[in-house]
Amino acid sequence: MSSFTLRRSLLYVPGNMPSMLQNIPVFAADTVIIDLEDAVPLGEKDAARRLVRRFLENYRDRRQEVLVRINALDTEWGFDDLREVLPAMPDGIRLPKADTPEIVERLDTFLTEHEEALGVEIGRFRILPSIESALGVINCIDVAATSTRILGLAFGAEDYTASMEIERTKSGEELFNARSRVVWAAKAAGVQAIDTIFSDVKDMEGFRRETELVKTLGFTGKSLVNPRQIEVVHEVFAPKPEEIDYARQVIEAIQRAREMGTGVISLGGKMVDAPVVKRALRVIRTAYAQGLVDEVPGEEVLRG
Ligand SMILES: CC(=O)SCCNC(=O)CCNC(=O)[C@H](O)C(C)(C)COP(=O)(O)OP(=O)(O)OC[C@H]1O[C@@H](n2cnc3c(N)ncnc32)[C@H](O)[C@@H]1OP(=O)(O)O
Ligand SMILES: O=C([O-])CC(=O)C(=O)O
Ligand SMILES: [Mg+2]
Repeated sequence: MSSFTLRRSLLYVPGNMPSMLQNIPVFAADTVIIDLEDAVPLGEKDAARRLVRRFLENYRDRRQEVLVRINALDTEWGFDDLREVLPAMPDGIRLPKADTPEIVERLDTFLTEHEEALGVEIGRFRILPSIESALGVINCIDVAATSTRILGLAFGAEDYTASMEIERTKSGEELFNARSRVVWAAKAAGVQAIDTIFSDVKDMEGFRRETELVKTLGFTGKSLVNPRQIEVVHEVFAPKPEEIDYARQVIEAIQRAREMGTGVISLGGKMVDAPVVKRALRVIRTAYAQGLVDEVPGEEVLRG
């Protein structure tokens, strides 16, 4: 089962905007992604990375996880971004255009060298690769398994639709197969699945619908462009009281069944067996991580 470090909301903050950076400590996002890539105009790349380094140095006592989205490694800025920001100790790097496992391996090697030079634990800097092209979608299963630093796979629909030469719609039919593959790759590798941004920051209903949709597909978090979107994501990813209640009933029912010497029992006319118990346990663990329940049953409920 994948890790329960909460990453429901991952808010992008442009790395060239001091007024936006200074508000980071007040945002309730689980993760902040300071952007040096597409939010920063070409002429400001050098100034932005210096600004981000200064910001990180002054924000050592952090309220949330902080990642830096560097420029792609095949651009003239990617490695300079890393050299500048790593000494200021971000929690990790969001790697755009992670189209092949080789690109992620290059980053992994570079991070190891810097950890040795900085005298910090190997593996300290995590990686969140962005799957945002046709090639990336094809390779995402291998990308997810590249490095133990990988904390999840993030889907990027803006670049993905550009690479597919299609338009992005609000209903998102054109994204369904790519999203599915990204989620499969993430689940198979036991890492988190993070959905893409929703750019119409005024359309809160559309945003909520999209978040509900991706939750049903298996995503556990979403990249965001506006602080208003944080609360909606947290609401959607919170298990509902009735789901928690039902999950508890399932666990009680299976414990009764085990006492009776069977692995299957009926609850309200529906069969409860091992996969139902697994799902119930996930609901309770998610609720626990979000402070909605006080205790989690142990692994033994999964054993017959
Ligand atoms: C496809 C991609 O790669 S997406 C990733 C890269 N893009 C980004 O990082 C963009 C981040 N988001 C933004 O810049 C903005 O939210 C926009 C352009 C999308 C919308 O801008 P606006 O309509 O002006 O936003 P809005 O009116 O909600 O802003 C309200 C306040 O929140 C601030 N704010 C808005 N978005 C952010 C953000 N992402 N981070 C920090 N502060 C923000 C604004 O500065 C403003 O502050 P103020 O009241 O002190 O002036
Ligand atoms: O991470 C995201 O969703 C934003 C992005 O780069 C994209 O969609 O191309
Ligand atoms: Mg992109």
